[in-house]
Amino acid sequence: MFIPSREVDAELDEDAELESPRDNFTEDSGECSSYADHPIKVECPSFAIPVPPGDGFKEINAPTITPPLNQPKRSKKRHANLTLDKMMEKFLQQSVDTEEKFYRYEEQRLKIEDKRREAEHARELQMLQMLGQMLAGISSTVSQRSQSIPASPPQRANHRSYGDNFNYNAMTAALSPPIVIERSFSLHRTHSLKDMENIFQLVRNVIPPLTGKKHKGQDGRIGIVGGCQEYTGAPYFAAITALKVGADLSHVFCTKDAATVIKSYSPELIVHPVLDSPNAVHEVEKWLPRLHSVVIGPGLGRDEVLLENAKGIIEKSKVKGIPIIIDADGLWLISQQPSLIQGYQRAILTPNYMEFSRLYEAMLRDPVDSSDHHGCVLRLSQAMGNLTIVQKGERDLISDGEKVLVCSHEGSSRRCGGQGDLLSGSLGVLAHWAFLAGAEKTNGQNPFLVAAFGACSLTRQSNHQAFQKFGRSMTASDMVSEVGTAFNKLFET
Ligand SMILES: NC(=O)C1=CN([C@@H]2O[C@H](COP(=O)(O)OP(=O)(O)OC[C@H]3O[C@@H](n4cnc5c(N)ncnc54)[C@H](OP(=O)(O)O)[C@@H]3O)[C@@H](O)[C@H]2O)[C@@H](O)CC1
Ligand SMILES: Nc1ncnc2c1ncn2[C@@H]1O[C@H](COP(=O)(O)OP(=O)(O)OP(=O)(O)O)[C@@H](O)[C@H]1O
Repeated sequence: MFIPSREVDAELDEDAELESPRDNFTEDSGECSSYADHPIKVECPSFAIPVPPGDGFKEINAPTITPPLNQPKRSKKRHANLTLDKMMEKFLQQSVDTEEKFYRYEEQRLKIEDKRREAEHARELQMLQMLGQMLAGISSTVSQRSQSIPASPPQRANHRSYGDNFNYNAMTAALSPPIVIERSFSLHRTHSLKDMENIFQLVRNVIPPLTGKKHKGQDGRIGIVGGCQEYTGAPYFAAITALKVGADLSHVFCTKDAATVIKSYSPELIVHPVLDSPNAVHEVEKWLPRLHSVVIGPGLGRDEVLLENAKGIIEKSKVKGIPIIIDADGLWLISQQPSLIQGYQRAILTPNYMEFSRLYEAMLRDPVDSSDHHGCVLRLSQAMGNLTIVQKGERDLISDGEKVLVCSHEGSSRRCGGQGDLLSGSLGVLAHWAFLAGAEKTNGQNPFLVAAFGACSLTRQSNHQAFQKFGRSMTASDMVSEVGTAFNKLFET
């Protein structure tokens, strides 16, 4: 698929590290980035190149001939011409020789350079194969362990655990292999179209194929926790978007009075009126083994009881190792109690600017530095224990505390409410797919970063398409109608 450069913009900030052109070549999916990334090195040959006739004439070492004194003028002139011709000829010959020498030298240099590149490429391939074998070995060890080891809560504060390529619903998070992938992203400060296309390709890699062999539910069962008397639209937007992206089933866990309203928007949604019931956590927990990811917060509101129930659901989901997306009022809860999610690397937080500022101040005890957005998102992710943060805005900044990925895919200038709900719903699905696919399919990159980039691009593309049709009257529902075609345009080509 060809995506015009003005439409897509992605970069990874390597935390002030300057990468050499060699890094670019070796780490970025084995492909060279743009020519502009590789300045041409000018090397001089070790011998002198003669200067053309004129200034450098004397340096040619031509024989000096003294003409006899009594010769007629005419013949003297002819003789002088003859000498000059010979000297010219000699000079030209020398020139040709030197030029040939120069090209021979250059040819040799290029051959050596080619060999060096080939060797480097071969090394890379070998390393990739080894990595593939390691991952295959790990997942087979894990499946063997799953039959014998009982479940226990996750302990992985210092480990990257997104590389698990297995059915995490059938197992607990504790069984995940502690895969440590350093410098997982290798895209560059200066980013070429190829880099951007690479990220889109990684998103495509994690999308499960549509086949006749699957049963309902296999492509995703997503839970949305939110929806109260005031806010019924937000959980609906998130849940319906999850379905439109490709999840098979979408559950909404909301308050009793929101349930009928949400249900009436769409017969496709499964709605549980449990969130304000006395045993809300237990009611949701019953469903957790059947859910692939949960989105906590759209339309949750700030009622103390509901926030307390959301807290209980987060804790239960963590124990089961389920990817958790936290948005809207879920982020309010986290800014009050960051330890609730801190260090759980299967969580993705999706703050808008306001929510980001609240979280940042709660965690870093400093106001956001508006001159360093990249640094802020990186620091917040680190402070939260390297979970994935998506700071939404004119450009979405995505970080796992190691890298910052920027999505500035073209959207529109229309900022109606509900767009963030589309993002969190789509992220619910993509996070599940990317996590299931594992680091193998994401080329060793953090699957949650890849999922977040996919969801941001998709939301912005849906916004763009809807705005083309409706302009200022565009609403979140119009965006929902565009999700399918936007998805096809970005990922199904
Ligand atoms: N149809 C529905 O049911 C919908 C329901 N929704 C649900 O509503 C609930 C509350 O969500 P929320 O975003 O309004 O609450 P919160 O974060 O307290 O913001 C409060 C104030 O912060 C500011 N502000 C906000 N964004 C900003 C920004 N980017 N940059 C700068 N400032 C920004 C702004 O302040 P103001 O401009 O008014 O001064 C705003 O008024 C939540 O559950 C959500 O899911 C929505 O999903 C929409 C569709
Ligand atoms: N200025 C902007 N230009 C382009 N896209 C934007 C801009 N601001 C936000 N977006 C996009 O809109 C989507 C939602 O972001 P937004 O900041 O509206 O979230 P939110 O406030 O949480 O939404 P909600 O109304 O659902 O609560 C994101 O995908 C983001 O990329």
